[in-house]
Amino acid sequence: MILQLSSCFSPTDLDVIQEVARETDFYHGEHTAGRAAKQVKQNQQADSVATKGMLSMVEQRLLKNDLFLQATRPAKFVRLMLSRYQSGMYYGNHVDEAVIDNQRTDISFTLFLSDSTDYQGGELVLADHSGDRAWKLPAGELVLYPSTYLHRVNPVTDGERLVIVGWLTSRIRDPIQREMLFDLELSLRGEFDANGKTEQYDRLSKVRNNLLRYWLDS
Ligand SMILES: O=C(O)CCC(=O)C(=O)O
Ligand SMILES: [Fe+2]
Repeated sequence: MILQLSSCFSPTDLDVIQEVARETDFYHGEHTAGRAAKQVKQNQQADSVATKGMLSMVEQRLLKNDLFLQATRPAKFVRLMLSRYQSGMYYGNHVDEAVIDNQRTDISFTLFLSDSTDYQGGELVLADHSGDRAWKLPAGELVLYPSTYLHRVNPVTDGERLVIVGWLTSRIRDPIQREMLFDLELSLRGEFDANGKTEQYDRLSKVRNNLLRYWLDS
């Protein structure tokens, strides 16, 4: 399941993030790529010490977003990184490392920080067996996807693309199980809103809670 999230961040949050991005040094991004990904990675990443506080604010905002919680069932953030793509930069096809800092990566996300009119190109492309799908969202919106996807960032041909990329471990490692729980949760809420605490609602919530007991890692 690929999910787009808006309204996780206030205009003030975005100002804080942009301000940190303006004041921080960026380095060539190759040192955080695996062997093969290095060959196709042409971007810049911010100094991790300078961005630490801002990135933990981003984590806190996400952990307060109900849709994010339901879609990801987070156990732990693995890493967040501020990345910049200037004209000519790109990140070719790759699949993210399965383990980063000794933690399994289940879900990857991109939080877009530049307005889509501020740069040309720079789409995040998720490759699926049914074809490619390109994502270029307004500033403040986020796309999250299972870390199992092959993906790339198209070359930025003009302007600057600023994003925060992140990875997390989910308490439900299987993306299919995660999606079923997500659908079930939304159905439960719909049923409750429409008809209240009906017999259907009770039985559905029994299924939801017991599936969680079976599938949660801990
Ligand atoms: O910038 C993005 O949208 C994604 C970058 C990416 O794939 C990565 O850093 O692993
Ligand atoms: Fe990636």
